[in-house]
Amino acid sequence: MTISIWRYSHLALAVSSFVFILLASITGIILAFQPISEQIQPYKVADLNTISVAELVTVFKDNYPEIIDVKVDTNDFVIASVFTEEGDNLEGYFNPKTAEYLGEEIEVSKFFQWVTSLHRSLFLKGIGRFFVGLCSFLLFLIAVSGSVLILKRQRSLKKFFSKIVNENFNQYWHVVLGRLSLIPIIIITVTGVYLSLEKFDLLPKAETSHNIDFDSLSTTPTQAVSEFKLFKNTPLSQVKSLEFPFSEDVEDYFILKLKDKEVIVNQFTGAILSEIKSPLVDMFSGLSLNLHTGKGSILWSIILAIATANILFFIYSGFAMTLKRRASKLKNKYKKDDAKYIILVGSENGSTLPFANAFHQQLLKAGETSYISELNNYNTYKKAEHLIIITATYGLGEPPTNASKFLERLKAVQQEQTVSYSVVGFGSLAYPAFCKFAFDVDKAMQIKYNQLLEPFTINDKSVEAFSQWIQKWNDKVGLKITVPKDGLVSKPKTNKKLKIISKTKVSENPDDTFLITLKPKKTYKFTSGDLLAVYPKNDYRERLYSIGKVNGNIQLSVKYYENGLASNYLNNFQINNQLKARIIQNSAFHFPKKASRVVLIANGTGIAPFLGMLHQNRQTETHLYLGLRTQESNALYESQINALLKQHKLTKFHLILSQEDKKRYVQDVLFRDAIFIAETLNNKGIIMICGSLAMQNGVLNMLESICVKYNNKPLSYYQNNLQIKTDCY
Ligand SMILES: Cc1cc2nc3c(=O)[nH]c(=O)nc-3n(C[C@H](O)[C@H](O)[C@H](O)COP(=O)(O)O)c2cc1C
Repeated sequence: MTISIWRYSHLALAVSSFVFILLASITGIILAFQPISEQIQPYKVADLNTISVAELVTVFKDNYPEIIDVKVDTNDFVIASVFTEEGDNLEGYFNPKTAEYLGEEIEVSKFFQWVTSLHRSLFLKGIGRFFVGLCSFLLFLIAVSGSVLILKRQRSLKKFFSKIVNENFNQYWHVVLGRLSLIPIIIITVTGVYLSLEKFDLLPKAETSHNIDFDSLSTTPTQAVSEFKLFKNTPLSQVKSLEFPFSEDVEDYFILKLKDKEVIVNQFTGAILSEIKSPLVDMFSGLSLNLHTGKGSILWSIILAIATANILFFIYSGFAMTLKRRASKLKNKYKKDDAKYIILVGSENGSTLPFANAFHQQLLKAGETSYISELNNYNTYKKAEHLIIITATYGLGEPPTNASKFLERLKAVQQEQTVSYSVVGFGSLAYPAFCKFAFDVDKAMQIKYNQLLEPFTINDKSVEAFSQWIQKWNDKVGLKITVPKDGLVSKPKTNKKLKIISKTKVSENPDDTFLITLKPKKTYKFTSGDLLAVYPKNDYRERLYSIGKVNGNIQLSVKYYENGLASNYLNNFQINNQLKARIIQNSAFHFPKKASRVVLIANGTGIAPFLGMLHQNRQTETHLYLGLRTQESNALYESQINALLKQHKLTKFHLILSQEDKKRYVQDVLFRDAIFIAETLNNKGIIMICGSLAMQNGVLNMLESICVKYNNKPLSYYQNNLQIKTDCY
């Protein structure tokens, strides 16, 4: 079953019952405070586990000539009805140890009575009760369908409670709070349904009546009540009520109601005259009432109040997400067969649609014929020249729901004319399969159509990256499309405060590169290979730097450009200044926890994450190939690298200089060490590449030929095994 069926069910249930659920939740939160208000009264004076029925009866008999009954309520307050020596009837709370009268029984306030009535029946009596019961059941189904959605999102039962990436406030908290309140909500709803069934007499009735042999009743051997075995062995915590004999006639007896049974006891001998187990239905009724209302436990009442308040948040965040998904409707001016540009979108939660739509609108504005649709609607387009596929990735590299059939349709539907295509992947580096579906689409498209541009990836809805892609695309097709930022931009989430603790001078390095070290103000969770996002103008313009974690600090290597927005921004900081930025987890580019050997390949500033990884390295055999321009370029890193070699955190270092004597590039040295590289991959070692895209391409080509020549396998074999990790720009 697809995720959308569950999502539509979840939504349909929520829409159909939301008014009732809203009312029931608000009143439920208020009612959770009723048991709390009772529990804080000072009538619980002793631990009922430590007092026996015999002790209670003895002390009451010593103090009062006549006792009608004694009850223990859900708050563990002892309530009794007695007559005093003066003939006055005393009813209310008593101290079970001393039989001292403590006060009158609390009456539920008019306000709570009113709210209870609204909660139970909406003041509509039977019909209201029916609707409330039905909504309780619907809420149960909403909780179940919600759990299935979380399961689908997390991919397995084992991961049900594992970490959620916080990409969007409503979505994140909907899932996180949903998981936390799942069990209380299931309990609230199941007990709510049970109580409704009970009110409508729909539960099986267990008829119970005692069968006492009155003829054989005897007053001997007489025992003092304090010596009755049952009374001595039963603590008050087990008792619901004890009715005293009406008179001293042997046919009158004690009726002791316990949590699980009712016992008739001879008032003279203590003999058990009859015993009936409480029917399960009654036990469940009591349990349901306590669990549903929180009676008797302040902690459970608070949990119920919080879980019910969460329901209000689910209503809000659920509708907000739905509105967002639906906000960006795809509208067309031209028919599919009349357009030159076809934009196909894959989106699960709707955030990719505004990007695709903005691009579509700008094409129309530029006088071009453009058609936009979902990937699943892929079809023939008679006049199409360019297909633009803009798609998110979900799960472990899977398509969003509206793109799930695309790859199948692509096989079946063939464009008759020649078309070119470009793929833009929207994804998040926080997931290991970054933009994987976009790459899969590109691969499948390559077989049939002409690739105009390499697949372009966009992390975390970066408007800046999208603009860069449009620029590249413009250059290829000869257009001048620009996309207005408003509507696409959300405020940068610069939630990490960092203090600049050291910075080298640009002028001291022949390549205008500087090292900057930032100390986190608090203990933030990050590691080498993660990304630091800085916002030089505090707007949509975002620059990402690969982080090296060195002694708990962030070390970046930055190339300075005279007109470079971010490099100027970082270079202008003084020691002790504070920088606000964002840390993006980049789990696909972390140093392997376990590997037979690691080969790190970098050029220029791409060394930064590797320096951090080497500092963090415990005992993995690690080889570093670093491409720089001149020997002097290495002065920036030399002392750290020497220290790492000395500490055996780095096994071997290869410095490759492109501007000196042999003028070599990294791939040239990889060619020299081909057997070593092939062996590394063959033995399940890992190769990590960081630096310029040009270097990456050169290195990947070299690796491809090494793999084929020495290992008889294509590079893709090792890429699929996740043995090649790249982070290039
Ligand atoms: C449950 C979930 C799973 C995701 N899985 C991946 C993934 O495997 N790879 C990836 O690059 N992005 C992944 N993402 C990130 C989305 O692709 C990214 O946020 C995208 O911009 C969402 O676009 P949409 O709102 O149009 O669906 C995932 C997001 C969520 C919420």
